Amino acid sequence: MLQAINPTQTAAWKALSDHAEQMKKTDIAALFANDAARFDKFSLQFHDILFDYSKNLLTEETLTKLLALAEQTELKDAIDKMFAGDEINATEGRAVLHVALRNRSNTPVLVDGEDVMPAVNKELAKMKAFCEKVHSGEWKGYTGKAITDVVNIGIGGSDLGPVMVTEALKPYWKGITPHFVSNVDGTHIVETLKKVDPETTLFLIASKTFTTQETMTNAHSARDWFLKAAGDEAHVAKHFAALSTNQKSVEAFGIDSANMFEFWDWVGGRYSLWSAIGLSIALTVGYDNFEQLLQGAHDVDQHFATAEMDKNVPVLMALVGLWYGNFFGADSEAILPYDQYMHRFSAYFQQGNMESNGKYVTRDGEAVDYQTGPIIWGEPGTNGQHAFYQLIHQGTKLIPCDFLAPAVSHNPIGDHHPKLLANFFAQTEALAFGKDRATVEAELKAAGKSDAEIAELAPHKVFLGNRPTNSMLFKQLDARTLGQLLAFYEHKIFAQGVIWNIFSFDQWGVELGKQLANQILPELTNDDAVSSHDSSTNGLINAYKAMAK
Ligand SMILES: O=P(O)(O)OC[C@H]1O[C@@H](O)[C@H](O)[C@@H](O)[C@@H]1O
Repeated sequence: MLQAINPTQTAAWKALSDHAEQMKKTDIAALFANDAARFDKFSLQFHDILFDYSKNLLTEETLTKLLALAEQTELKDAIDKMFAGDEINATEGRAVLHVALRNRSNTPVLVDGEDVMPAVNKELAKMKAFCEKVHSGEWKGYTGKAITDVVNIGIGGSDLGPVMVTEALKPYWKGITPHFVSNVDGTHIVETLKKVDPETTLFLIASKTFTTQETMTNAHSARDWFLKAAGDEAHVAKHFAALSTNQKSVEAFGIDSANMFEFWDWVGGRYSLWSAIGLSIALTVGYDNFEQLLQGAHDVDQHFATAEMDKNVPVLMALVGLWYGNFFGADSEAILPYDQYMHRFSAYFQQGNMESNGKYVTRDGEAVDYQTGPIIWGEPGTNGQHAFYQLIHQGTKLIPCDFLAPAVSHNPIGDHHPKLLANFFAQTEALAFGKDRATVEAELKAAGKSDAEIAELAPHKVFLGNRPTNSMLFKQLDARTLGQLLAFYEHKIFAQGVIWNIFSFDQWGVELGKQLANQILPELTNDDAVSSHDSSTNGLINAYKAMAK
C-alpha cells in the first residue's frame, strides 16, 4: 500500500511555488547565457541514449527543490514497493509487476510470497517455441500452408503497444505481416480481412479479461469468416490463439488451452506489451528481438530502482513535467518523435499516460486541488512542424515538448537524415531562444522593407522563445533502445502518479461508458421510441432509429 501524502502540504511544494515566481522572471536564454556548463549539468547518457533536459526553465536550485518534493512524497519507497510486489494498485487489490515480465536477471519477484519468475519464464519459453514453429513453417494452416499473416484482435493495451512496437521495429520484420483490428466499427475487421487469406492467417485474440465487447465481437466475426472458408471447427486450433488471463472464457470461445498464452492480473493492460500480449511483436520481429526489447526495459528498470534520484532519467522526466503542470499551468505535453517508424509512439503514451494519471481523486479518496495527468499528444517530425508547431511557437499555451530522434537512420537515402535532424535541432533551439524584436527589425530592414512596413510586420515575426523541451537522441532505433525508451516513459508516469497522490494503475473512468452502452444496445434493436434517457440522448437515439431504417 502506498502512503497517501498530499503533495501540496509538503514544505517542498511551498518552496517550489515561491521559486516558480522567481523563475517566471527569467528565461531559458538567460539561463544558458549565465552558465557555459549548462548542457553538461543537465544532460545524461544512458547506454545509447542521450537525455538532454537543459532547455528547460530550471536551475540546480529548481532541481534540488523538485527532488525534495520527490523525497517528501516518498517516491523512493513507492518504487521499492512496486518492485517488491506490494499491492500498490489498491483499488483493484493487485500488485503492479510489468517489471517482472522483463526481469532478465531472473531474481525472484514475489507476489503473495510466491516467486512469479518460473511462470513468466515458462510463458516466454512457450512464446519462443511457438515463434520458431511459425517462422520455420512447421506450424501449418488447415490446408498445409505456412503462416504468412498475423491478425491481432484486441483494443487499448491489448492493441496499442503491439501496433506501436511492430511499426517502430519494421526494419526487423521477419516475413510475417502483422495486422491489427481494434475498433468495433465493422469497417476495421472487414477491411483487414480483405487483405488476408484464411489458409495462411493466424488470429491472436488479445484480451486480458477476454470479455471486452469490441474484441469479442471482432473475434467472433473473424471466426465466422474463417469457418466460412475452412468449413470444419476442428481447423480453428490451427488459426486461433488467445493471449489472456482468463482461461475459462478462452475455452468457452473455443480456443484450446494449448493455444492460450497466459499472463496475470498483476500486469496492467497498458503495461502488457511485455507479456503474452507481445506475441504479435515476437512473431513479427522475431523472438530474439522481442527479448532485446525486454532487455532494454530491464536496463531501465534497474536504473530506475537503483540510480540516485538526481541521475535517474525517469525521475527527472517526471519532475520536469510536473514542474510545468503544477507551477506554470501547462496542461498538455507533446511527444514528437523524429522517426517515421515511431509514428504511433505518442498515441501509445496517450493511453499509457492519460489512462494512468487522468485521475482527480487522491489515494485517500479526496478530490485534488492541483493538476494531475497532462493531455498527451503529438505526431512525428517533420509533419507536425507544418501543422501545429505554430501554436507551440507563438500560441498562448505553454506546451513542454519531448523531441526524440535516432542518430543513424535505417534508411540512409541521400541527405534525408541530416535534413530531418537539422529540423529537430532547429526546432528545439527556436523554441528555447526565439527571435527578438531587434533581430526581426534588422532582417526586415535588410530585406528592403520601409519603416512603416517594419512596424506593421515585426510584432508578428517575433518569437518569444522560452518554450521548454527535452531531447532524447539515441544511436539507432533497435529493439533494446526502444525497450529503454518505453520504460523511461512508463516509470515517468508512475513517479508522477506517486507524487500526485493518485492511483496510476486502475482505470475506473472507462467503466461508465461501457455500462451505459450495454444498456443502450438492446434499445437499438427494436422499433420502439426511447424515452428513458435525457432529452438529448433520447433525441439522438430516436433520430438514429429513424435514419437507419
Ligand atoms: O485486454 P482487455 O481486457 O480486452 O482490455 C482492453 C482495454 O480495455 C479498456 O476498457 C481498458 O481501459 C484498457 O486499459 C484495456 O487495455
